[in-house]
Amino acid sequence: MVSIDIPPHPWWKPGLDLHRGGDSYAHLLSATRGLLDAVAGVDAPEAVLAEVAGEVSRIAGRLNSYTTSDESQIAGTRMDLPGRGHPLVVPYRTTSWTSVRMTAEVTFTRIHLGDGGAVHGGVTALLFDEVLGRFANHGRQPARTAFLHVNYRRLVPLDVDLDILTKVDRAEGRKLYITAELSHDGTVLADAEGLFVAVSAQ
Ligand SMILES: CCCCCCCC/C=C\CCCCCCCC(=O)SCCNC(=O)CCNC(=O)[C@H](O)C(C)(C)COP(=O)(O)OP(=O)(O)OC[C@H]1O[C@@H](n2cnc3c(N)ncnc32)[C@H](O)[C@@H]1OP(=O)(O)O
Repeated sequence: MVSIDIPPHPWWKPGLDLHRGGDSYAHLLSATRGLLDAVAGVDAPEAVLAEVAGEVSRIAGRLNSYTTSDESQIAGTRMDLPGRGHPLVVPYRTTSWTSVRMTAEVTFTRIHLGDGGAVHGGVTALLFDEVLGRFANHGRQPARTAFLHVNYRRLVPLDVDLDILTKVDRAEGRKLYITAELSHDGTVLADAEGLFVAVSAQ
């Protein structure tokens, strides 16, 4: 992954170590995403499913004994990893960042499949809220999504590298309007406009 100097998020604790968990957390995240893809695509005998369910429950129980506060969790703060290192966030990879323009790449996988071989529309909206929301916050005052308008222009494929372009459109007082496009080989598959309203720091 390209190393990019991303400005801090306003809700991070000062001095937060953004590499907590090191390579081991990166491997755990990658293995977890692999597990989700495997579950999403599985059709196995019940005995196999029962055995695997037991193993997964045992592993979850082991991690649960280390559950921490949301301010101290690793997930969401590993900017060096796809999707900020959060297992639920679509694993986009930031490729460039200025205060008004951000580019990223994303490859959807089996867990993101809706039907008809295409990505679920809610997952596309999740991706847009994430990239717009992140861009609305890092290096700025904290802000929340007031609205998110998504245009679904083409089916979004799995297992293909796609491009994301995010831009600040305009600022009006506390309101920041941000747009984004998801494209493949120059063809726009979906685009979005979001309004983000700055809020007081908590
Ligand atoms: C160690 C840490 C570990 C944690 C990991 C952290 C890692 C961090 C890294 C990266 C983070 C990136 C993550 C992405 C996050 C994505 C962002 C989200 O999903 S946020 C959640 C979804 N959104 C909500 O839940 C908002 C709920 N709504 C509200 O809170 C309020 O409604 C809010 C703040 C949006 C506005 O409320 P008001 O009271 O502050 O302001 P009012 O006066 O209502 O509006 C201000 C202006 O905005 C307009 N406005 C508000 N809502 C509007 C709307 N829906 N449509 C049009 N205009 C609207 C109004 O008309 C007004 O405009 P006029 O100033 O008069 O010109």
